[in-house]
Parts: sequence; C-alpha cells; structure tokens
Amino acid sequence: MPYDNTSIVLKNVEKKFITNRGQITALANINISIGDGEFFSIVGPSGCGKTTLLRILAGLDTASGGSVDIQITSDGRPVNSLVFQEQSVFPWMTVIDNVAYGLKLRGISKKERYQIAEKYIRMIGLSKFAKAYPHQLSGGMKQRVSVARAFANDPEILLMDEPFGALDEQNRILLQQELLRIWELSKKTTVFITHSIDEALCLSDRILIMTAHPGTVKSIIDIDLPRPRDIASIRTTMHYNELFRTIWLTLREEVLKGKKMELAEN
Ligand SMILES: Nc1ncnc2c1ncn2[C@@H]1O[C@H](COP(=O)(O)OP(=O)(O)OP(=O)(O)O)[C@@H](O)[C@H]1O
Repeated sequence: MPYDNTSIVLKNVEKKFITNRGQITALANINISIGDGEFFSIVGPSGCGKTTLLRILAGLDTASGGSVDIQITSDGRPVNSLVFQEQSVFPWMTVIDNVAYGLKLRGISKKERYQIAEKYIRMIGLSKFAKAYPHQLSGGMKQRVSVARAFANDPEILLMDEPFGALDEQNRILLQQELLRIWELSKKTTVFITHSIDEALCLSDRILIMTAHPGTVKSIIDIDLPRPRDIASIRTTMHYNELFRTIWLTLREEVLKGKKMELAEN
C-alpha cells in the first residue's frame, strides 16, 4: 500500500442485529486497513452492510465483534464528518449557519466560522443562497450544503454515504469534480459508499467490493488511474474501461446472489 500511516484498521469486524425474525449477521470477518489520506470506496449489493460499516466507523453503532482502530487528532478537530444520502440540513438554520454549525460547536468565533463557511459555500456554488433557508433550496442544493458542512468541519476522516445519490447527473459530475479537487488539496482520508462503479472509479484509490449478505470483503481493487483526475477525460481511457469491466464482473456475481437470497426469503 502506498501510504506511510494507516488511518483506520478493522480486524475481524462483525455485526449482528436482533430482529423480530431472529438474529441476522450483517457484517462478518471484515479486515481492512485504510491509509492516511486515502480515498477508499465501498460498493456492494443492496443490503450487504455498507451503511452499517460506515455507522460503525462514525461511532454511531458498535461492532458485535472484532476491533476498530481509528487515528485520533491531537488538535481538537473532529475525527470524522458524516454525509448521508438523505439530506441532513437543519431546516430552521440558514445555509451559512448550517455549514458553520460544527465550527460553532467547537467554539470558533462567529466572524471566523462565517469566513470558513463562506469559502466552502463558494466552492459548492451557493454564495447567493448563503442567507436562504433549506425550504428555499432544491434537493440537490441541500445535498451540496451537507457536503460543504462536512468539509468546513475540517475532520480527519470524511465518511460519505452516497452523498451524490439524490443529485441530477450534471450536478453530480460537478460535485464529484469538486470533491476530487478539495480532496487533492486536503488529502483527507475518505470512505465513500456508492452504488455507481463509475463514481467509485473516478474518485478512488482503492475500491472494496463487498459480498451479498452477510457483508464480507469480496475483493479490494487498486485504482491506478493517474491523478489529478479529470472525470470527463478519465472515462475515455482504455484502463478505465478495463477496471470497470473487472469490477462489474466481480460485483455482478454478488448482486445475482443477493437477488436469489431475496427471492428465497419471500
Ligand atoms: N438497525 C437494524 N436492525 C436490524 N437490521 C438492520 C439494522 N440496520 C441494518 N440492518 C440489516 O443489516 C443489513 C445491512 O444493511 P445496510 O443498510 O448496512 O446495507 P447497505 O449495503 O447499506 O444497503 P443499501 O445499499 O440498500 O443502502 C440488512 O440486512 C439490513 O436489513
């Protein structure tokens, strides 16, 4: 691995849930090391445990077994920032107050937090809406506000659960390119869930492909496409197409397995 330090180390992570249909194993035997500054994506069939894994990394849930080690910051910055697919903006706050929210919790003065928030609002192209309330924004715009808030927090680790899932294609490409640019500048360790092979390929250093239920590591693929990346150009390369094919063939088996299991359950 090309990283000097690891940021996240998962050993034999397991997650079981008790449901009214009995105990289910959502995750089993997860062993992964994510490098400091790495862009690491996770793809897998629906229900394979991607969100569960991210929630464990975020500390919103605990593993039933195994160990989760995450590098801690010493300078009081938050360890992680989480961006969900569903928009997680506060409806009673303006755009700028939403973006500056994490900074306020850290006791940063209003002047400074507004300066930082304005920088990220500019980056996501919403300067004209800084004083607007979420109900005045489209779904995609609200999604961009959550992304800006995550960056403004300046966390050690960015955890993103399909952050662009609700966007139309044009805004999605713009934000992917923006995320690439900000990531290349900041080199934040990023764990990114997506259903899109293309999105994972354009953004990542490595892609974890998970098995269908229970979620385990099927394969981890190095994405050795050159950086800095331009999304439009990278898609036209032969290597992109080869990687796409490899990932799809690996994932396809699991998607079909997942569908068979679903049919058997019903
Ligand atoms: N709180 C919970 N209680 C019981 N079962 C749960 C809970 N959270 C998740 N599960 C189950 O764990 C499994 C993994 O769910 P998870 O949401 O992590 O999958 P996913 O890969 O993110 O799915 P998708 O791609 O559809 O978003 C599923 O079978 C789900 O039903």
